[in-house]
Amino acid sequence: MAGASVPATPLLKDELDIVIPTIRNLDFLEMWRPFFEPYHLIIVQDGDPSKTIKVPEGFDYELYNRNDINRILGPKASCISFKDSACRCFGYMVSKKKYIYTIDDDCFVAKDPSGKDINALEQHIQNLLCPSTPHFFNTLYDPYREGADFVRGYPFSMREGAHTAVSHGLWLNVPDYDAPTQLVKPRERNTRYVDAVLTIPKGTLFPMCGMNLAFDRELIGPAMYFGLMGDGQPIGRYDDMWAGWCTKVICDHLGLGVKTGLPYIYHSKASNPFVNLKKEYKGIFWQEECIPFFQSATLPKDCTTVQACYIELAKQVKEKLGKVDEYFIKLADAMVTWIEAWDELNGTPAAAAANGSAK
Ligand SMILES: O=c1ccn([C@@H]2O[C@H](COP(=O)(O)OP(=O)(O)O[C@H]3O[C@@H](CO)[C@H](O)[C@H]3O)[C@@H](O)[C@H]2O)c(=O)[nH]1
Ligand SMILES: [Mn+2]
Repeated sequence: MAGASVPATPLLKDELDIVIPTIRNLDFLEMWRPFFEPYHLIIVQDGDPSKTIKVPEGFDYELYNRNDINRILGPKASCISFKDSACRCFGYMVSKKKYIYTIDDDCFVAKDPSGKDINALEQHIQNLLCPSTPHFFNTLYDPYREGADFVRGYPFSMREGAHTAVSHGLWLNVPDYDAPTQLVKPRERNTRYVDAVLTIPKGTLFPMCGMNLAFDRELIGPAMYFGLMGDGQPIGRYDDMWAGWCTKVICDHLGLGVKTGLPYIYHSKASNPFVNLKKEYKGIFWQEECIPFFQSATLPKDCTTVQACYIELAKQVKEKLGKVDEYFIKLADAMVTWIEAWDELNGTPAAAAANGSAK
């Protein structure tokens, strides 16, 4: 493909929102301007709401701070984390677009091996608009990519593939390591550019990082709850992981695809490993219980919507993980609150009917 260029009419310009959680500043947008300026931004300002976050000139955006979240959600705001990047999921809820791209404010434009700037958003859009192959692995990776195809032995009956719900991008420079690994390898940097997009096979979980992530909000949005993290919670930095495990179980159940690989961004900032260890500490033990739970989770056939799947999953979290720690009982309740808030804001018919306002 010729070098990444800014497409004449940016793909999905009016169908995609860019969600950015920030507790710092948005100077990084200058580097993304050629790729991001045509799109609408949803900025979720974490931390002190009295602080003014300056948005660089020329961007079309809406900004929400904690006061806005409390005003809009009322008591249901309790499900949105404070002082953790998990707050970004509020942006998914208030968006009205079909697609979401979320990126951290310390992620910059990376260069591909030829030295060209990578338009990460364009690659994510391509990933989302092309089918996935979760039901049969293609050994030449993405068969829908220019210059590739399905290999011999790939069943023709399966070549239509599945709708892609999630596109999980990666990072050059500072990799998304957990605190113990960061402590042991403080200077390790990822310099390996792997030119591949893979579909994560059905039945396989993965560690979803929220730093460089895109998804089809209409297909899987309600499952992208980033949990109860940060202030007042016993755990942090498992926001995206929790969302990824719930999302993958629901995608597998609904026959949707999840891709990982290209595009890369350049992650510039390593957060403090000692602070991270405190946030992650309980998660390091709890994930040994959570993974078998998600691996064995099954959803009834009559769960045909993301909301129904998610409510069922919340029930199972309460029943099975509530025994591990009471945090999971709180989390299961917050998962239900999230769906109620999502349906209230997005006028999902069930909510409309519930309020007697169905026409
Ligand atoms: O209290 C907070 C802390 C941070 N943010 C915003 O969230 C993202 C990520 O912050 P940061 O770059 O400091 O975090 P990392 O350790 O590099 O990455 C973790 O964050 C998640 C991925 O997004 C995941 O847990 C880890 O990969 C920045 O935009 C901060 O401004 C916040 O809103 N509130
Ligand atoms: Mn970071």
